[in-house]
Amino acid sequence: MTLRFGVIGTGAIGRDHIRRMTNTLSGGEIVAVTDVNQEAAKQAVGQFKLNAEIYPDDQSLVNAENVDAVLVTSWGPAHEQSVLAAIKAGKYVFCEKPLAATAAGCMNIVEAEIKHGKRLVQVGFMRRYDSGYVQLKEALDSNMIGEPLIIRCAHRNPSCAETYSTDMAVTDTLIHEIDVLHWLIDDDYKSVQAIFPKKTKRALDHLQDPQIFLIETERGVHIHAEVFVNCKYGYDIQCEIVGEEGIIKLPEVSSILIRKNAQLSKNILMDWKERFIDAYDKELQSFIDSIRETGEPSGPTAWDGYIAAVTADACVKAQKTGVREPIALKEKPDFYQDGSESKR
Ligand SMILES: NC(=O)C1=CN([C@@H]2O[C@H](COP(=O)(O)OP(=O)(O)OC[C@H]3O[C@@H](n4cnc5c(N)ncnc54)[C@H](O)[C@@H]3O)[C@@H](O)[C@H]2O)C=CC1
Ligand SMILES: O=C1[C@@H](O)[C@H](O)[C@@H](O)[C@H](O)[C@H]1O
Repeated sequence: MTLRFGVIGTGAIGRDHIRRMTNTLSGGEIVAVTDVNQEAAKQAVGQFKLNAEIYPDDQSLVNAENVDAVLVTSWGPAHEQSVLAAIKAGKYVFCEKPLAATAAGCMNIVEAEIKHGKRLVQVGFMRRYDSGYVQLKEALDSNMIGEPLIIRCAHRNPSCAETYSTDMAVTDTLIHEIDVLHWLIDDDYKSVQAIFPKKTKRALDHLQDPQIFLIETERGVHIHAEVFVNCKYGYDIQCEIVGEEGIIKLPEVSSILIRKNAQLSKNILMDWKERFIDAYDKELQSFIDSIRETGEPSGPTAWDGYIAAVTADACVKAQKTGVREPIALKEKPDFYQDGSESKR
């Protein structure tokens, strides 16, 4: 059975997912698209020569009879409405981060999914499918370095849009570390403090860049997470975990060694799309395969989306107060106990 997808939002990542669904993955096809900018939807259909209907809005697309699953790749604040509509219609839904713009919105989705009685939702936290992070997870799960104690990580972009604001360093960027780190060490976050170091001359007046987040987990692991979105030199993701018996580090992206002009060098990527291209392929292929094989998605859950939203709220509050802020999650419902962030 081919899974027939409707896409809500045909911007940058919407088109990237349409491309991989059409040219790279198997078992899925795009049969419907919509965008508030209808011209963008038409362009996407033309660009990828899709045999797909263009719908005027998310509701009509979700309710189309030939749509089995929905890809939500619109702006963050629009996600909740589309995901809730998909659940109401009993359709599978792959939603790019954030699951919803607020923790309350994520909880609405969690409650709707529980009421439906079966998992329908997967959140686009693709780093869990990146081979480097998977290797870190395997090392931790096999107790290779003993108990994790300290994590140092960095999320660096060469530059950002003028509209990128200080809180987006959390909601748009750090959100990936927030998701992947608690999954890696199988721990819950307890508190966070935000620190603003000297600002780069490349950041516009309204933006604090870089930023540092000091996060503590329930088991006492200390995380030092840097977000630097005008670092100029490249798109660079770093993660090092210090354990009782040793240290593990995310591998560098594979690149040829260049000997030239008396220098030995390697290239650094400039674009997130290339850095995580395999992870995006794997997360969507896994979404398709698990639904076809088991009738439910197996990747990051709506509860993971809720954890990320609560943690992001605390990080944004910490940016404003300058003091350590608590991160308080509700109790995890039984429905999600066997979810993708299962215990080590
Ligand atoms: N997992 C990842 O690494 C990434 C995730 N994202 C997430 O994907 C989402 C989209 O990001 P981009 O593609 O970069 O943004 P974008 O601005 O390029 O595209 C968003 C598109 O959604 C459309 N749109 C907005 N509201 C809509 C609505 N209510 N109904 C239908 N269409 C609507 C816009 O017209 C636009 O074409 C964001 O939530 C972003 O955080 C984006 C980049 C990478
Ligand atoms: O999700 C993403 C973007 O929205 C965000 O702006 C980038 O900082 C991230 O690295 C990318 O993965």
